[in-house]
Amino acid sequence: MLNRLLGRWTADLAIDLGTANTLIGVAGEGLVLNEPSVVAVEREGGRILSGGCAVGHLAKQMLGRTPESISVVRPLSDGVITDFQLCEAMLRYFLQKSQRQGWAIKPRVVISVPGAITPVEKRAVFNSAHRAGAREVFLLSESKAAAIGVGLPVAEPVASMVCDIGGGTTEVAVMSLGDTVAASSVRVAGDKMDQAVVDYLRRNYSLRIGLPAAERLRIDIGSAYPMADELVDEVSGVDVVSGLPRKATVTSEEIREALGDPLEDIVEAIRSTLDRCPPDLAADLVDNGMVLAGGGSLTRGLDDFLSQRTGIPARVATDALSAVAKGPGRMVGVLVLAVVLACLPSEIVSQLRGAWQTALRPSLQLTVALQENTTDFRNRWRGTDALGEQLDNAQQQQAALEAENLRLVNQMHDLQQRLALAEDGASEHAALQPLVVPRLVEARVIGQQGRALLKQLSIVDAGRAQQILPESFVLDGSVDVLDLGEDARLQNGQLVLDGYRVWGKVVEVGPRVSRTMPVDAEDYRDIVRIVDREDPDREHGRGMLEGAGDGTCRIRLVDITQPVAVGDRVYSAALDDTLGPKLLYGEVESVQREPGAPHWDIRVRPTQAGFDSLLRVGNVVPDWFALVALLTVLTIRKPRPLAIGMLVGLAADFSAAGPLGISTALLSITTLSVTQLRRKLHIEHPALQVPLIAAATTVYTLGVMLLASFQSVLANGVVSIFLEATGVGIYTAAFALPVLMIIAWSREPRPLHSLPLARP
Ligand SMILES: Nc1ncnc2c1ncn2[C@@H]1O[C@H](COP(=O)(O)OP(=O)(O)OP(=O)(O)O)[C@@H](O)[C@H]1O
Repeated sequence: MLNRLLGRWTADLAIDLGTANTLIGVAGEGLVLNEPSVVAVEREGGRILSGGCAVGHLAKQMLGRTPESISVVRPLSDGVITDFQLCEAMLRYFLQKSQRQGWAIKPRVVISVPGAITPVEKRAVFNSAHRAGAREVFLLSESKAAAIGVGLPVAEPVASMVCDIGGGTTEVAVMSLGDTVAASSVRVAGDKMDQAVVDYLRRNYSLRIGLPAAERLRIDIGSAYPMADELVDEVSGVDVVSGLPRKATVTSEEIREALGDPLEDIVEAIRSTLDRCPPDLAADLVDNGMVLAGGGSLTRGLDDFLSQRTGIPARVATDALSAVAKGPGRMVGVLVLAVVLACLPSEIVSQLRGAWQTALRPSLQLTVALQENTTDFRNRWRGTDALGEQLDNAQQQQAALEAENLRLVNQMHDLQQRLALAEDGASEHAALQPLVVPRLVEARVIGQQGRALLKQLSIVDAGRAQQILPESFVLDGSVDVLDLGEDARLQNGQLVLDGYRVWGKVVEVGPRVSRTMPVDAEDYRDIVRIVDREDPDREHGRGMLEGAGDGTCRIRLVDITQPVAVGDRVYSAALDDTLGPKLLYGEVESVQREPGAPHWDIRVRPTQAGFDSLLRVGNVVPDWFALVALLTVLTIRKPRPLAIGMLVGLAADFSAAGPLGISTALLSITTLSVTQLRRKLHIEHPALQVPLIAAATTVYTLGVMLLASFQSVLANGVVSIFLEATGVGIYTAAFALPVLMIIAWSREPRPLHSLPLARP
């Protein structure tokens, strides 16, 4: 219902995010964009040229003609994303370009992906599309999209075969009853053919040419099968020996010879797909043939070549280049499923209905559930033995129970934490109190004799000069010993923090000292929350963090339906946002999944110094709301707008918790006071301005320090107040002084006698 309503202001898009070209189709409108998947960027800084518009056709025009400082990049290679940021920027640009006026809401998109990509690569596509501005993202295999796009009767109980030869990958699939029966995906297609032409010319003509020139030559005269009239073309390059530019005349027979290896790889992919196809369906293919799609299929004589080599008649689809984008376009609205449902027996229909209902749910669940359901019903259809089926069901149930168990464990842990904090009000802040790593005095041993003496008499070479007293402790100098213990009310399990970063935890508390364990130690365990790297309010599941003993950690028990991605932040689950600050463990470094495993295998890089984007204090996050308020305050002089500025600043602080919000509010108050004071006291003499500004800055700085301290007490216990308040104070003083100076000097108060008199 919601989607139907949203549909009035939004659109359903089908995207063929290809290695060479990106195509976008809009449901009900057809193809709206067809551009090369290329971006032109500055080598230093990585900014996209032409104000972010050097993408697609514009960038491709620059290919091979750029100076040293500029590079033209393809964010995808072999069908998968190799540069996430550029891919995201490119997708965002294409989505904006293909949106028509009036779409107020982000679109839903179906994206085709190669059949052989890993779950992590799929996740990358999924996340890039989300970040580029898609409301919901569904993934569909390229071969399935191509089969639907070229109009094959995929829903019927006969075999249909498609071979999609793109720029980076070739996808071969045999489909029947709406699903893939056998498929192969190889990373050999147009790009590998271009490379083969480059290699051929280098080998046989000692001529070095670029990939764009090789592509032109291949398209102009390349062929896969002998032609009635062979072609000839000239190509320019650089002589490998002399290094000088020269030309060579090349024939289509030679290009055919050069394309030999990649074409053989494609034949091999088709053969291996046919091998895995049940005999009855393979027999269908002899009659129905296979359809070639994708730009690579436009190679002259490829249909004849593949027919001869595979024994299956091949024909090139009429819209070979746009078939993949049209496929999901036809999927949008789930027309295909409707057709499938109409053709299938009721047992299968009920299976598909389950899959369809799942498909209505957003995100990765679509892909996972559709795969599971279709595999399941295919097995039944073919009469797979009942024992295997029961095993599958049992495994699914086990996975569901494990997930439920983990959820309950997490919930219990959370509740225990809250209970502990609630019971001991006094220790509420102590639990958050960052512990200070002791500054130990280093003791050196001097010479052989001295060493023996020291050992014998337990003497250290430090004394009163280092403020050592008779009661002082002699500690193991390693970092995992703290000079605080029961005397400081430390408890086992308390986190040791460096600011808001988790360094480790207390594992053994003595009367005056404690032992700690760093997060990467093998025995380290904690329940953690994984949070989207860009949207801190989006949680990507919870799991058990364990130290790996090699400087990293891993997280177990996170369900594979959770959209965890590289770069996501990992926080301790011990505290909720409502109870205090987020305590950071680190960043997700890799996400993998063992075949058939119900959980992700996640690697975490523990946080290090320099991770300051997550620190709260002293870190100025540009908060546009507050910035606008601040600019308003700076450009007006009347008391009422200043008071409004103050309120807006406060609201900004509440909404975004940015230090700029507090600053805006306090600056408004201070400016207001200065303006009023100057009016009342007639302070116009320049000599009086200086003490006034100094006083205002001090008041303002103290105010911010007071607020920061208050926030800090609430969030972080008492130890760090001083540090935080000082940091905030320095920052705000530096910020306020020039602003107040500008205000004081640029705006002279109007003398009282010049104010307009009230009319009687
Ligand atoms: N007329 C033609 N003859 C031969 N090859 C062609 C022709 N036109 C385009 N190509 C090739 O088709 C390839 C691009 O095809 P397509 O747009 O289907 O790929 P893609 O979808 O971007 O790649 P992939 O599906 O592998 O990610 C390029 O390698 C290009 O050289």
